[in-house]
This record gives sequence, structure tokens and C-alpha cells, in this order.
Amino acid sequence: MIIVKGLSKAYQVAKRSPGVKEAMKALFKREYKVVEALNDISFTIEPGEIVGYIGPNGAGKSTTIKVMSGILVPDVGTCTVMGFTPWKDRVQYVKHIGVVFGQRSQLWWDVPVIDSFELLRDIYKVPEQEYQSTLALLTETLELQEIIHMPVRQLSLGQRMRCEIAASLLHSPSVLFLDEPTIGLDAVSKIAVRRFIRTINEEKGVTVILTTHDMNDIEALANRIILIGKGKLLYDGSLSAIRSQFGTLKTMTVVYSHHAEPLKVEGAVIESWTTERAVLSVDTAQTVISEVLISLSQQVEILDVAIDTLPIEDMIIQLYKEHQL
Ligand SMILES: Nc1ncnc2c1ncn2[C@@H]1O[C@H](COP(=O)(O)OP(=O)(O)OP(=O)(O)O)[C@@H](O)[C@H]1O
Repeated sequence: MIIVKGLSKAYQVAKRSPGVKEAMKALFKREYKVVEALNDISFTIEPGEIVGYIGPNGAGKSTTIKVMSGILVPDVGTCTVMGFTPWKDRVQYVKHIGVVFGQRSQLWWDVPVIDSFELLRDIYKVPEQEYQSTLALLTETLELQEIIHMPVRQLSLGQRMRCEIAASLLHSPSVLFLDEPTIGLDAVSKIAVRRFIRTINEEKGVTVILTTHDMNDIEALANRIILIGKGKLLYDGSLSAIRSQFGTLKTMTVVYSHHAEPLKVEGAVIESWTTERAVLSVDTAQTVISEVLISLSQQVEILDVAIDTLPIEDMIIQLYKEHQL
């Protein structure tokens, strides 16, 4: 479905030191620095996949989405989506893709949502019957009944995001690019958006590429993760492989009777500590849990213990650390 080969993209950014004198100087002689946003990125995505495209701030995720959706032209490399080169075959290509940028709107601010939808129907030349049935389905599944006649500026962020997602799907695309689709949403809206993405993937076979900082999005949706950092591809594989890589790392939460002294446990790292509760991390490949418990019981009166595998969020942080991001 998507073939990306050796993609590189650099931005030229004007450089200026602070101060009025420097501002005057910059009027006559501008200095630039080059930011390498993408550096030799390659991957292939099969039809029907949901891929989580992750990385820390400034890693190059949005730049990749912009290249794949045809908004940006790369300096080097090739990209084909369903056989189209996104930035070359734009008119034909956009009929096959849907794009949601969580931080930007594709809806017209002052008019009711339904007017924007109708405009998109005309832009994409969606036949009336098809439009009506897709709209009915989207309205029902994304619960748009109450908000579809309101101007976009009056919608809450969560309501707007549901409308943005509907807008990107009115022309029934085969590929959906979602750049931080759950940013700023409350827990209920996040769950609704995730459920919807899963439904269109399962029922309509839509291929989804999703960038997010919310690892719950990844856990709920993506079977495959592509990790980038500083423009370079660092990991491409399954979420379960990451889980087994970090599977021996456990978080131990211990509650004990009041104890004024900090705890010391060989083979465990004390992540946080109060006079009644401590959180430790233990690598069971190196330290046996029972030894940690014995050491703890020699220091405090244990009231409760919970042992969990590392949350996926922490596994990703470990992965970032391994790659020094
Ligand atoms: N239009 C631009 N002009 C100059 N530099 C840019 C531009 N857009 C992005 N960059 C730079 O390119 C790098 C990658 O940016 P990009 O927006 O792709 O990162 P990202 O992974 O989406 O980050 P975030 O998670 O913060 O949204 C960053 O260093 C950013 O400052």
C-alpha cells in the first residue's frame, strides 16, 4: 500500500541572536542553519495495517505524514501510496486518502459543520447517494447528530475532532493519515475516537498511519510500531516484540507502616519513596523478586505489594533512552 524508500528532508531555518543590533544585522545578512527533519527513512506498509508512527518531539513524524500526504516534497528518496507519488499525482491521489492533523482544522470555522461536509462532497465529487449513506454512518458512529448544524467555532475540541475525522472519511478513502488525532481529548472522547478508528479498519479495511504521543492510542490500535528519532528510523516491528524485550522489567509498589528512613534494596531501583509507600523497578532477569521482598521485609512492615509489568509508556521511554533520544 505504501512504499517509502530513502526519504530525506531538510529545512533551512533563519538563525538570529537576540537583541536589536542582531535584528538590524539580520536585515542585511541572514544566516541559516539546516535542520535534517528526515534522514534516509524507508518502510513498507501493507493494506489494512494500523501502524503507530512514534518518536519524541521534533523527531520528524509530521514531516513524514506531510510527505506521504503530498503536502511536502522530499529532498531525496521516493514514496508511493497505492502506486501514486503523493506530491506529483495530487488531484488523483487525494481521492484515495484522508488526512487529519489534530492541531489544524480542515473545517470552515464560521459555517455549520454540515456546510463544510457538503463542500468536501463537491470537492471530492462524491455521488449524492454514496455521500448520504456515508454521512449517515459517520453521524451515527461518531455521534454527530447534535453538533452537525453548529458552526465549528462553537464546538469543543472533542466535538471538533469527531467532525474532523468524519470530514476526512466522507469520500471513503483507502488510507487514513492521522497526526495526533486524540490530542487534548478527554478520556471518554479518546476511547470513542479509538473505537471508531478500529471499526473503520476492521469493517472497511482502511489502512491507518497514526502519529501520537499517547501510548494508550498505540496499545489500543497499533500492532506495529515505527519509531523515529532525530529524523532516523530506529525501530520497525511489533508491539509484542517490544513487550517481550522489556518483559523482565517489573514495577513493584509497596505499602508499609510508617518508616522515616529511605529504603535501600540491592538489585532494585527506588523510583519514588514516601514514609508509607515506595515504587521500585526490578529487572527479574537479574534479581529474583523474593530477594527484593526479603530485603524490604527486613526494613519495613509490609502492608501491601503490587507487582506489574512495565507500562507501555515506560517501555517506550526505555526505548528512547536506548537510542539516546
Ligand atoms: N516548516 C518548518 N521549517 C523549519 N523547520 C521545521 C519545519 N517543520 C518542522 N521543522 C523542524 O523539523 C524537525 C521535525 O519536525 P516535525 O514537525 O516533523 O516533528 P514531529 O516528530 O512531528 O514533532 P512533534 O511530536 O513535536 O509534533 C523539527 O526539528 C522541527 O523544528
